[in-house]
Amino acid sequence: MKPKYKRVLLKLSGESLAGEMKHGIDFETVLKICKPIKECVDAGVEVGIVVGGGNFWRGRSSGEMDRTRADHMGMLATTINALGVCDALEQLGVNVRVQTAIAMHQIAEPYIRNKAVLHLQKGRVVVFGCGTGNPFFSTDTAAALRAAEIEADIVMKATMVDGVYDSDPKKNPNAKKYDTISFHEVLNKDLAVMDSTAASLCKDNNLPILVFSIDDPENIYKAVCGENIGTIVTAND
Ligand SMILES: Nc1ncnc2c1ncn2[C@@H]1O[C@H](COP(=O)(O)OP(=O)(O)OP(=O)(O)O)[C@@H](O)[C@H]1O
Ligand SMILES: O=c1ccn([C@@H]2O[C@H](COP(=O)(O)O)[C@@H](O)[C@H]2O)c(=O)[nH]1
Repeated sequence: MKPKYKRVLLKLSGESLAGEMKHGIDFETVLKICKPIKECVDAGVEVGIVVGGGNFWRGRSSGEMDRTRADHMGMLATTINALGVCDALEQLGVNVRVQTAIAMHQIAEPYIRNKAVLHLQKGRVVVFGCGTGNPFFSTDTAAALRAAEIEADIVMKATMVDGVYDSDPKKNPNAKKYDTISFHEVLNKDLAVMDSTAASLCKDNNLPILVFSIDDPENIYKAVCGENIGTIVTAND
């Protein structure tokens, strides 16, 4: 199988890093997820990664807390995950840089777009931590934003569900899966597989999103090769 895309932005669900534990990081699982990422790099694909934080903390589920502070905690959670993914990739022999949207110089590089692009061109994976660096956003939006900035060909959302459904498949066992769908329809039908800010950003910048399951990590390589998995969301109505 040959890669279809030259440069991709992979959004990894935070939850996927927890494996069976459902919380925190299961490093064996992270290694399994990173193996196909190495295959992509070895095949010449430039890979940027945004990692979620749902395995540790989600600002919007923080109840009584001040939302901005809760979101700061969420962004720190994404950075823990970014470091975990970085470590696993390095153990597999991949060159990696972590860049964070909120400066933490002792731990990672600050996010600098041109530097990120240079890393990618040199065959290094760039893992973007801290989401967008702003509260009230999500890592899906960060993925859309970074993808637009680095001029990625596609956002690949590797998540806990195998595509976009006409209603939440966790709540409705009769939900039907789409093979393709437009951002317009995702937004109009309020399909919560990604937040509306992320969907709008991708729509306005003509950036497709492929939503697929991370249950089988090999899906990452299949997705990069343009295999028919998951749901592709495009700007075309
Ligand atoms: N119409 C829909 N189609 C598919 N999934 C949906 C839909 N509506 C809601 N969902 C839910 O969206 C979830 C995936 O999006 P979510 O943003 O929660 O995950 P993520 O971004 O991958 O995770 P994390 O926050 O850990 O990074 C699925 O678990 C699914 O239950
Ligand atoms: O740009 C961003 C990205 C994320 N956050 C906070 O982090 C958590 C975890 O991200 P998920 O996308 O939910 O996995 C999120 O709930 C926010 O609290 C943020 O504030 N800004």
